[in-house]
Amino acid sequence: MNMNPSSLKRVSIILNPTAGQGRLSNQWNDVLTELKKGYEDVQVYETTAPGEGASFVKQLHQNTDLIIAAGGDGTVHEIAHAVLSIKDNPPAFGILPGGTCNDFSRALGMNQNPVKAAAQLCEKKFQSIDVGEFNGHFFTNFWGIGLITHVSESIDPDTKEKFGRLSYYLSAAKSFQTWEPFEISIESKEFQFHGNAAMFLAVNGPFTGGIRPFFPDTDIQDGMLDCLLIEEPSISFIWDVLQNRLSDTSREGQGYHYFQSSEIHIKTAPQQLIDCDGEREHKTPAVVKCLKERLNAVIGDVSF
Ligand SMILES: Nc1ncnc2c1ncn2[C@@H]1O[C@H](COP(=O)(O)OP(=O)(O)OP(=O)(O)O)[C@@H](O)[C@H]1O
Repeated sequence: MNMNPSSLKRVSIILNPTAGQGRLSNQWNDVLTELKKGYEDVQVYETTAPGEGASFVKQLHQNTDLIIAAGGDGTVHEIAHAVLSIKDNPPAFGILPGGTCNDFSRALGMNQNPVKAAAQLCEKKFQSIDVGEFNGHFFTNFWGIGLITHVSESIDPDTKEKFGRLSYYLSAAKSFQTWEPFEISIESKEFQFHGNAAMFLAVNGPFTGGIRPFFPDTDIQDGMLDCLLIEEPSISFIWDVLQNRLSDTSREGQGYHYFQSSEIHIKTAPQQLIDCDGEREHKTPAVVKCLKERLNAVIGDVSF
């Protein structure tokens, strides 16, 4: 989408002050000073509870040109979902990273230093990017069932506070020892499968838990989700991941399958809890789709 950057004057920042143990608060004055160099009118709305960010978007979207989600991946999911739900003339979307992993801000090339990210937002580089959708709900970064939900559910808040991103890997190691298979049916133009699995992931952005090796080749403008089905988590799978092998050249390995698709129909037995950008509210079955270039976002220029 082409947007005239000079027409962008009114900015609304929706700030989750609790994200990343208040990481953004320490540098907030500098962040605002930086943003005011690029935008005439900068308003800040602080949330006091989950869900309030989405309410702010509903109230203010007609009077703002750009909505910035300031916080971690949960905040980004909530605000992006609310912006994507606006049918007529939605404002543009941007991110000030303030959480632990900030996966989608990395996908957009945003600097992880919030003051430098504010400077990037002032450069007003826009791109229409893909988002995911399932059963009428939007997601920006990933959709998953199986092992991934156990990993995020069993992260201990104290460990997360002390070790940050490392807590995801500690939890993953624990979940790898206790996983349970479920029956899955996958139907798509590119790939079909019926059998037992440990995990299914469909991603838009390349980062999961702050690291890239699962999906090194994803593109947030190709109209495709990158999908990984793990039948059984094996040492050889982990080895392939660590060596960045899940790329164009190696799409099948021992116990896993990798494919790209724009629409995937998924049924499971028993029903599985869905983890979508870290939110866990819905269950299978689901039709997961990629909506090509659906969100007008400010992007940065950092390659991770
Ligand atoms: N003022 C608030 N108090 C408590 N929770 C809030 C508040 N504002 C927003 N939330 C909710 O907090 C949840 C977590 O936010 P977020 O993911 O941004 O932070 P985080 O968990 O610290 O970061 P990360 O996910 O990167 O570790 C979101 O689902 C959001 O809706």
